Amino acid sequence: MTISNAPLHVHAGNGPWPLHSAAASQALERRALAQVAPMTLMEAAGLAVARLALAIAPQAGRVVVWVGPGNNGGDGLVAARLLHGRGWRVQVWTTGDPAALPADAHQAWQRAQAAGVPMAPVPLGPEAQGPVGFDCSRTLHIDALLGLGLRRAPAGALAQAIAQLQAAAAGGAPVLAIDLPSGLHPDTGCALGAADAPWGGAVRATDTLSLLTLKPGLFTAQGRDHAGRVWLHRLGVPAGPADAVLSGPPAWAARPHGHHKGSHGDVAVVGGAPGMVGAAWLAASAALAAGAGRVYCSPLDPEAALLDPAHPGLMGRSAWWREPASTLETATVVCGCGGGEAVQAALPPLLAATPRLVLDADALNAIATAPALQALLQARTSSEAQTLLTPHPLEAARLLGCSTAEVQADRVAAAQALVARYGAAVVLKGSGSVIAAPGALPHINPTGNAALASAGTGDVLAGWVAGLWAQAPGASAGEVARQAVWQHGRAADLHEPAARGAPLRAEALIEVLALRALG
Ligand SMILES: NC(=O)C1=CN([C@@H]2O[C@H](COP(=O)(O)OP(=O)(O)OC[C@H]3O[C@@H](n4cnc5c(N)ncnc54)[C@H](OP(=O)(O)O)[C@@H]3O)[C@@H](O)[C@H]2O)[C@@H](O)CC1
Ligand SMILES: [K+]
Repeated sequence: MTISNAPLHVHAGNGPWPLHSAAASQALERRALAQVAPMTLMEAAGLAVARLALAIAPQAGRVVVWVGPGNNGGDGLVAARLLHGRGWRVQVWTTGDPAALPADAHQAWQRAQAAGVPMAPVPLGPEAQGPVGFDCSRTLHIDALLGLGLRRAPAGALAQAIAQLQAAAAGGAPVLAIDLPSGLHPDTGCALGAADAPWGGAVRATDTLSLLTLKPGLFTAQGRDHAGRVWLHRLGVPAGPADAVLSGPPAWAARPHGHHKGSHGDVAVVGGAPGMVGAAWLAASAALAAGAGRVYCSPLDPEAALLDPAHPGLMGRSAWWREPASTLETATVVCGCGGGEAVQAALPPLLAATPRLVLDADALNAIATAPALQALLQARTSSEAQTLLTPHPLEAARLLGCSTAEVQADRVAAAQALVARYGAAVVLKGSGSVIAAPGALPHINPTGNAALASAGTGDVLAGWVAGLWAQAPGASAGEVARQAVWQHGRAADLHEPAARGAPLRAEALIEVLALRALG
């Protein structure tokens, strides 16, 4: 059979992309299967896999296909047969009894057997040490162990096969995962393997070909570490309504010639308790780089200087939150940023009066422990005021009254729970930041890398988002957050030393952002 289109390469620069949960993907699969003859979709899936295998490893000529107990394995068996037909040396390892495969997968097994594809149960025990198969790092490995049907931690032959695939990847072999890296939860991006298993007991692929739909788990939590490059083949099946969105690149707004600094809004940063004043100046500096017209920095340390010699364009203000309401009611405000406990005094007037408020770090910690502040935050929903919370997982856990592990176990759900509880938009930071907002689909951000795990980068994000928001006061908190988070991560992706494990210093991050060459 033929399928008309090549898989789509899904990356940070060509979104937005709709994401579908496991339940929605399975419902779509059931509807599609009901409309075509048996094996039609599986043959299409296997062909898409074989074609991508030829594209990503054209010189390999050798492939080991790891086949699990379900239809994911069936896709792999079709690909194995097609590659065998192309003259590749193929070895199929099965992890279960082929007779127990579901109907389509069993037929795929029979067709592979009839075609003379070498197939055998995966070796277990001592002989399974080291990559099983052709002794060559250029051998392609196809992971067809588990897909959407993952239910629990892989054990036994499946766990052994996953370990073999991890060893192959560590040895430099390309690994193409079908639909999902086996062991990765499609919705949460959590590796479901045994707690002591390397990499959470899930396959680490160099490429993943997602079938029919893109699953959220490919892009958040551990997903990005496991999926590698992500490809999508819809198999000719139109997708239904999305459950979430992978953010795409935002457009830069041009600056009209006739504008002056007063046209670009004011930002005030309140933060910087004793010993942490730099955090507030960093956020203020990022707001200025984002293009805000005037930026005030109000350190909570009463001894702090009101001028940062490195940034003479910023204006220091003592206790800015005590300004008249008419001033508070016009600015975009960032509160947190190294605020320590001193931030508690500043929060009530800011929560009561500011129309656009970004709450970060210690401001979130203060709110988590003070019901009166929570009430003020929730009360903002009854006015036009908008709030953006930018927690990392620990801060999110404090706000939700749960553990960090519970937040990370389902990051999208945790971000949505924060929205429901506080009525604010939320950026849940971490790998695959989640942006959730009232009345909007949750978004997962595709940019950024571990170079952002350095001091002050969170302050930069808070300042950057406020700087953008000041210039677009009519934008929703969610819109401006999606834009800012994408750009902040993209700046890190362009930081070449990150590929060698180097962190991106907060000051350097601001300079990259300021150049706006984020593409
Ligand atoms: N049908 C088609 O034509 C098409 C299908 N497609 C493909 O099918 C995939 C979905 O197939 P699937 O639903 O059969 O699920 P799959 O992931 O293969 O595994 C389920 C099996 O694994 C088992 N199992 C689960 N966890 C386990 C564990 N930890 N340890 C041990 N066993 C475990 C589970 O057992 P059970 O939980 O039922 O006891 C069941 O036997 C999808 O990802 C895509 O690749 C698409 O290409 C479109 C065309
Ligand atoms: K798989």
